[in-house]
Amino acid sequence: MRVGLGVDVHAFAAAEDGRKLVLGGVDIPFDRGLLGHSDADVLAHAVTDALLGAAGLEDIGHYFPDTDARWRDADSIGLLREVRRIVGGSWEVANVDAVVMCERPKIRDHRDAMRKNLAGALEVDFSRVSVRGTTTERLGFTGRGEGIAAQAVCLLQER
Ligand SMILES: Nc1ccn([C@@H]2O[C@H](COP(=O)(O)O)[C@@H](O)[C@H]2O)c(=O)n1
Ligand SMILES: C[C@@]1(CO)OP(=O)(O)OP(=O)(O)OC[C@H]1O
Repeated sequence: MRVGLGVDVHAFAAAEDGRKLVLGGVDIPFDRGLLGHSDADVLAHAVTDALLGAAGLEDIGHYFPDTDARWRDADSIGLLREVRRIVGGSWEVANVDAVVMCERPKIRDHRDAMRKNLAGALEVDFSRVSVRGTTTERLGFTGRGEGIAAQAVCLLQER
């Protein structure tokens, strides 16, 4: 068995930038999206780095550099699916647990849709993926509504 940890942070764009807010592959109705070269799906990125860490591979920026136009506005669930392929079939995802930190939006309204998207990319049953939201009690950059942070752990077991 091997465990990996992924952490990611993205800043909110200005409302007039018209960026969509995408978390765990879910388009969330919200007044602002996150800044990024890709779709800035901070949750998918944390899960991707947790999977890569568990597998002892390079990080997300190695496989999908933000200097490469191919990844502009990329669907990060698609990138996670690609990383699952890179990790290979000798490793099975035992479980993933992820936390999204923001005051708003409420994650619990969307968590099952996020779990479904993440589990699909990871080729595991929905029950193996957990997602939760928490505020930081208005403290720090997440508390001020400047951005969203996500952390994830991934456990891999040999088939
Ligand atoms: N972005 C968020 C923040 C919180 N939640 C839900 O609210 C509960 C209480 O959060 P606290 O930070 O006040 O402890 C939390 O357990 C979540 O159920 C959320 O969904 N999305
Ligand atoms: C997937 C990538 C591709 O540019 O997305 P970004 O939106 O740049 O997000 P970040 O989490 O800063 O780095 C990961 C990148 O590899």
